Amino acid sequence: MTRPKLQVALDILELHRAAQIAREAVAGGADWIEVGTPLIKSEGMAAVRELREAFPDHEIVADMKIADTGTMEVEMAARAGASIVCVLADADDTVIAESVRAARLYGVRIMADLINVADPVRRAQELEGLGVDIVNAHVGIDQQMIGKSSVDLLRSIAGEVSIPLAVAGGLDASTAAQAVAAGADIVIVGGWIVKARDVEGSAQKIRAALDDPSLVPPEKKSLDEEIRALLTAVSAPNVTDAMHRKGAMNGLFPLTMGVKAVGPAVTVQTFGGDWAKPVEAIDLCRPGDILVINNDGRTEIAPWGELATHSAKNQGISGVVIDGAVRDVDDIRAMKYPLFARACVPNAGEAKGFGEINAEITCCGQQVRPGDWIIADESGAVVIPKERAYEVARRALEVKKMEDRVREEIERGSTLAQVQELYKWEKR
Ligand SMILES: O=C(CO)[C@H](O)[C@H](O)COP(=O)(O)O
Repeated sequence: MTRPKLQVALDILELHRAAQIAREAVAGGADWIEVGTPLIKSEGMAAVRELREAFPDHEIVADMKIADTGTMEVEMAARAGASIVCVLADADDTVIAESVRAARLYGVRIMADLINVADPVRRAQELEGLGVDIVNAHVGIDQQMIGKSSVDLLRSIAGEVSIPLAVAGGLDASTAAQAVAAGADIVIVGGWIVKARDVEGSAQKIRAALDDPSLVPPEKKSLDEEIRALLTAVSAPNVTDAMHRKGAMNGLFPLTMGVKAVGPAVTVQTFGGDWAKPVEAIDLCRPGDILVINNDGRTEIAPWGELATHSAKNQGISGVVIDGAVRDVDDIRAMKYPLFARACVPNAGEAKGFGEINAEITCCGQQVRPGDWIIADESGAVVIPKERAYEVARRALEVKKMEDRVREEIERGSTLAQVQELYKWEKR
C-alpha cells in the first residue's frame, strides 16, 4: 500500500496567514496543500498563486467546489497554479465532463466532492466513468456539527471505485487513522491542524496516525460523554460565541474562582427562599448534573447554603446555579464548589415545600428545561438547548481552536486587529 497523503485544508479567510500556516503544516508532515473554499472566496485566485509560489514542488489543491462553468473555473485555478481542482460531485454531468476536459488540457487532476450526494456509491461510480481522478468522501463542517461522519461515508464507497479515495470532514488523529484503515488514499484535515496553536505538532500527530493507524485506539464514548468531554474542553464564552452570542444568563457571579461546572440541568422553581424543593432535588440528581434554581427572582432571601452544598457535592452534582441568593458563602468557598448566584444574604426561608422540580423555568433571563446543558465558569453560565448540545459543543471547540491559533499569532508579535484583518472586514 502506498503511503496515504496528508492534505492540509487552509480554511481561513486571511491570505497573509496562509503561507505561514502551510509551512508549519508541511514541516509537520503535510504532503498536499489545499487552498480552502473560504480562502478562495475571500481572496480568489491570488491565494492559489501565492501558495504555488511559496510551494513550487507540492500539490496545490484549489477547493473551488465547482457547480457550473466547469471549463472556466478549472482553467482559472490551473493557470493560477493549482494541480488538483475540486468540483462538486452533485454538479450536472455536463459540468463534470467539461471540468475533466479542461483539466486534461492543463495537465491537472479533478477531485469530486461528495458533499450532500444522495447516493454516494452510484455517484462515485458515475464520476469515475466521467473521468474524475479522485473522489472525496466529504461531510461538510455544518453537517459534522450534528454528528455526521466522513469515515462512515468513506466506508460506504470503499471498494466500489478504482480511482483514489480522499476523505474530509472533521478528522482528527483518531478518525484519520480509522479513515486509512477504511481505505483512504488522501486524508484531508482542516480545523484540527490549521486552528491548532501548534500547527506543526498537530500535523505530526496526524502524520503518525496515517503512517501507523494501529497506534491510535478508536474512542468509544456515549453521546452524553462526548458532549461532556467537549464542553469540559471549552469555556462559557466559547459556547455563547458558538451560539451566535445567545444563551448567557444575566447577573450571575461565581462564588469560587477557578472552578467550572458542566452538565445537564435538573431544574427547580421555588418561592421566597423556600429551600425544601432545592434540597429534595439533590436526591433526584445523577452525578454530573447541574442544579438550576429559580428563587422567583428574589435576592433578599436564600434558598441554598452550606449544608445543601455538602449534600450536592456528595451526590456528585457538578454545580449549582441560582437565580437568587445564597448564604454560608465562606464555607462554600472553602469547599471550592462551583456555585453561581445573583446575591449573598445571611437569611434563609422556610422549608414549606412550595415549588416544582424539573419543570421548565426561567433562570437569569434564559429558559431552562430539564436536560438542557449548562456550562458555567468564571465568566458566567450559558444554557444550551438539549437538542443542539452536541452541535453547539462541537462548534464551541472550533471557536476555541481558532482562538488558540490567534493567541499564538498575537504572542508572535501580531495584534488582534491585524490577525483578523478587522479594518478590511468591517461591515459596509
Ligand atoms: O472542504 C471543507 C469544508 O467545506 C474542508 O476543507 C474540509 O471539511 C476539511 O476541513 P475540516 O477538517 O475542518 O472539516
